[in-house]
Amino acid sequence: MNALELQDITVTFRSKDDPGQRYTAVADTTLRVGAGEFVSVVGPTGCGKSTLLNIGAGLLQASSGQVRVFGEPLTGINRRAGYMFQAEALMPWRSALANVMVGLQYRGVPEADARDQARSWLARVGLSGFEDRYPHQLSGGMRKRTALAQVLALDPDIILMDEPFSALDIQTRQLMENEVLALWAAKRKAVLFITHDLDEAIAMSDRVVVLSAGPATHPIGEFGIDLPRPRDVAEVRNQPRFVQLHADIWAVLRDEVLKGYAQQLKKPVLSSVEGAA
Ligand SMILES: Nc1ncnc2c1ncn2[C@@H]1O[C@H](COP(=O)(O)OP(=O)(O)OP(=O)(O)O)[C@@H](O)[C@H]1O
Repeated sequence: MNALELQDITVTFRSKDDPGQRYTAVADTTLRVGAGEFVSVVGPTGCGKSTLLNIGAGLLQASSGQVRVFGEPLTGINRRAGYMFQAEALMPWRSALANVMVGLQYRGVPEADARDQARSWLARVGLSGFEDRYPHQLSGGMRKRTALAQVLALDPDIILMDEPFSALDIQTRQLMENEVLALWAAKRKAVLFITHDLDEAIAMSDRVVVLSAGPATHPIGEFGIDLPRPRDVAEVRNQPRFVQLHADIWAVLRDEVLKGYAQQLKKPVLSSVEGAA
């Protein structure tokens, strides 16, 4: 069973000021994430990775194509998914505990229960004792842990992650990646993970999908990652099979990365954009 299925998705943005000016970011893309599967999407900068994630989240409507969530057509927001974005999503005026509680309260969980669950999720991401700290009193890694607890507390069936650790230093990043893998192994949710870091994609995933450079981005390669689990993201990089997979995927990705840079320079600037056409 597919947890998330994006079928024949095309996304065209148009300018508000000049509706004739259009940019097709994604074209005819089909992408599936099985229940319990960890899938990463890699591609050159600006190719359309976040656009695809936003489609899966129901935050953006495709110009054409279909999204299915556990077999059902998606209309509106994907309520079976939790999201973790690159940008900080914590509320600065709420403590770590209150930040983790907020989604639960919104769902109608009674205050005392929400507090207990939030406390236990903070403990699971290594933040016992930091419940009362405000985001500005936490390190970047701790804020990411809090955001992770916030997502996991809602127990989503699908987790959508858009370069969640790209702002972290390499050691903290690897710690967080290992923590995500351990939590994922325990619960086996479907994960769609967006990254431009091929090492991270291989180390974490069951499958890596490579996107072409834009415009009209589409998948150009798909690689099953047959490295044994559990994995330590730092150590797995030394395995010969990792090195082989990296070489195979990079052979497909390299030209797209170069095209992606060239495209970024040429692309028309759509200053005020209405959204998908
Ligand atoms: N609302 C929008 N209006 C106009 N163009 C957009 C909009 N959102 C995205 N784009 C364009 O669509 C393309 C894909 O953007 P997207 O953010 O999905 O790429 P990405 O692969 O996630 O980028 P990065 O690697 O830099 O995070 C880009 O060229 C971007 O400029």
